[in-house]
Amino acid sequence: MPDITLTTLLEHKARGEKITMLTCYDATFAATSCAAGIETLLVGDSLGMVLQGRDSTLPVTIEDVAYHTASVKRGNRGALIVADLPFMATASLEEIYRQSAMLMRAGAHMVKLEGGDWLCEAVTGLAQRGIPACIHLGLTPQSVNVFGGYKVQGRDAEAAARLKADAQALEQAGAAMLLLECVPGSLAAEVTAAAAVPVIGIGAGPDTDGQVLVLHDMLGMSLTGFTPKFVRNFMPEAGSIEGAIAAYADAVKQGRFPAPEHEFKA
Ligand SMILES: Nc1nc(=O)c2c([nH]1)NC[C@@H]1CN(c3ccc(C(=O)N[C@@H](CCC(=O)O)C(=O)O)cc3)CN21
Ligand SMILES: CC(C)C(=O)C(=O)O
Ligand SMILES: [Mg+2]
Repeated sequence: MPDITLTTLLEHKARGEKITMLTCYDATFAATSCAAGIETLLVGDSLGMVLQGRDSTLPVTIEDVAYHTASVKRGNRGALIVADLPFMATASLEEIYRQSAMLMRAGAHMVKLEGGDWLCEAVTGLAQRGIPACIHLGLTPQSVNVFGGYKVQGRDAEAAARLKADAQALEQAGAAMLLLECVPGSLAAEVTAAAAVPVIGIGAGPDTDGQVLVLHDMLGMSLTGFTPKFVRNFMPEAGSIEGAIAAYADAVKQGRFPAPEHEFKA
């Protein structure tokens, strides 16, 4: 078991102590991030974009995520490792179980799935089989072609109500954690207040229980030149990679990141 467990994260939530999460794809960054105070490492399918140079996360395979999860595990020094199920892993319950098992065997402590209340049966089944699940709601990048772009979600009253109902149903089904991406800060605050499980945000304002960013983004590295509004580059003030990651962890813990300019309004 890692030093940071679901129990630690629940204690953080109860105390109002912010949870730090950062994406991670290899052993050296895992060790460096742990030394810099990152509590949860996300082996994100964003690896398709930042490591492989693809224009979406859709081409990423379970073999890709498992390979990077195994690398992160070797460098990990006590963080909780969460790994993304890739595009179409949710094609069936059998696929979800098979691919989740691959990630857990590679060293993940929790798997993350993009979706809504239609994942309730999977979430319950995973928990029964020993696999905690984090559900990614809001802007789910694997659905970029359905959304017609990377757009803020949950802006109108109907979409906000649906997201709140999804969060509640998934928690009821046994979800261990929720992650909200690119939703209005007010909606994220409501979901977080109503949830008993930790809620992590990215582009979801300051009121979630924790924050995540893509590693390359917070180091100021971009393949395309475009950086989403919710990103802050921590390199200029820190001057070193470990310093930048420590500055990010500290800013999250102190509630100094995200700031109002990183937040979307309804
Ligand atoms: N490097 C990287 N960082 C990420 O955060 C990230 C990835 N890659 N790949 C997968 C998804 C894609 N993400 C994105 C990409 C673009 C926007 C974006 O263009 N956001 C607009 C908001 C548009 C609106 O107002 O609806 C912005 O202004 O930031 C957001 C999230 C987040 N994820
Ligand atoms: C941006 C985070 C939440 C993610 O899912 C990823 O890195 O793949
Ligand atoms: Mg992802």
